[in-house]
Amino acid sequence: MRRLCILGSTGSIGTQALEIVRTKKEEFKIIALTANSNVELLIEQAKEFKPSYVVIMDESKKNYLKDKLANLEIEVLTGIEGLEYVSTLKEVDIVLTAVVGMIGLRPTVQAIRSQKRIALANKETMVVAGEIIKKELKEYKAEIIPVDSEHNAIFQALQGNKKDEVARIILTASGGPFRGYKKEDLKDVTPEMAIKHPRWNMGKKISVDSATLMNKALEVIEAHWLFDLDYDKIDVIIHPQSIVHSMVEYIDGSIIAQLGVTDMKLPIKYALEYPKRTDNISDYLDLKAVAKLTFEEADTETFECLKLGYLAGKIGGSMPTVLNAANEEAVKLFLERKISFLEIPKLLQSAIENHKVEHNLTIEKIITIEESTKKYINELIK
Ligand SMILES: NC(=O)C1=CN([C@@H]2O[C@H](COP(=O)(O)OP(=O)(O)OC[C@H]3O[C@@H](n4cnc5c(N)ncnc54)[C@H](OP(=O)(O)O)[C@@H]3O)[C@@H](O)[C@H]2O)C=CC1
Ligand SMILES: CC(=O)[C@@H](O)[C@H](O)COP(=O)(O)O
Ligand SMILES: [Mn+2]
Repeated sequence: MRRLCILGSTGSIGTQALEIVRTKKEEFKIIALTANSNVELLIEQAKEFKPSYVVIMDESKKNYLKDKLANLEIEVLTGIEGLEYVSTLKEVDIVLTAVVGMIGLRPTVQAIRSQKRIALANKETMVVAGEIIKKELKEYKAEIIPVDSEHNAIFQALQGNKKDEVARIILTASGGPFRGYKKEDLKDVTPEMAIKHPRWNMGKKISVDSATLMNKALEVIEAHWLFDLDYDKIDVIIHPQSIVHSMVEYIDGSIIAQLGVTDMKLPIKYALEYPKRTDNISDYLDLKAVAKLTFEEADTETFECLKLGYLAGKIGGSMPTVLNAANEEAVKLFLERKISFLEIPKLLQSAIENHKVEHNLTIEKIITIEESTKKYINELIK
């Protein structure tokens, strides 16, 4: 029996993880569930899965949540301290980090220090604090199994092979809803258009990131830290079908890829069950129906975020934190219709240019840089 804490159980990844648990009751037990403000769904999940703890970030909903769960033995917590607390519980084996944004940083670090397995969906944490996370993993002998579909694919393609025989990894990108568009076509695109991903059904923030190619930029930095590879060994290729989830090229010229249907339950389940494989609960891939797998170069002149990702990653230190924080704020402003789609890369570029890189980061320093970057972005749009 594997005992789970799901950070962000009400989101796209969180609800899919619970679908897995629902069909594999003999294999998993839910210990803790968390949400930001979707209290109704959290109540429903708590009634079904009977965790020992629930966390609602929004303090104002605590009493309502407590009332609704009064006849169940469930402790109700709030805030970032609540997230940290449930990530360290001795009765938890695996923490699935499925919150969106760098709010996942502190609970992830706490989970590592408590030697949990981290099933990592929350890529922003790896982007802003990759170096610290790597050190902590080593010191506390904890492990990360990637959930992000590309990194999960690479993790699988690395199994049984030697790391020093890897020539490069190739991250696939769908190209998002605006693949083929030029800058002129992007001038008036709306949030509704941007969140309509052609292949995956995901939360709003990551969907906008896919549309700008910032998702791939974050994934390049995530891969750098997860697989300990220089940026010149991390390539991106556009693959509109999203069937090849990513590839590893070895020094002998062999490429090992992982393929599958576009269903996040596959990588989530793999990360929760690793190293075991159990029966599929999704569709099987019908290659005859897919018929064609195509690949093309990414258009980084139009979608500049991808270039900014490599730039920030190579500069290192605090620069990926700045890029990520600026992006979180810019995406929020775009979804609120306060800026246009094309302003997103401009704001990120400006945040990078304005920042003096710092090294020897701490968690506190990263959070301070996040706050000052978000403030800077808001001053720019005044
Ligand atoms: N969706 C996908 O297919 C994939 C997602 N990922 C990554 O997984 C993570 C989650 O993505 P996704 O599931 O799409 O996101 P969603 O927006 O669907 O869900 C986010 C979850 O986090 C909670 N949350 C949001 N903000 C906060 C906050 N400030 N404090 C605490 N909890 C918060 C939400 O609660 P509430 O519901 O109450 O708002 C919800 O439970 C992201 O980092 C994303 O990049 C990676 C690969 C694929
Ligand atoms: C499912 C997943 O892992 C997402 O990160 C997905 O890859 C996004 O699609 P893009 O390839 O369009 O960024
Ligand atoms: Mn991905």
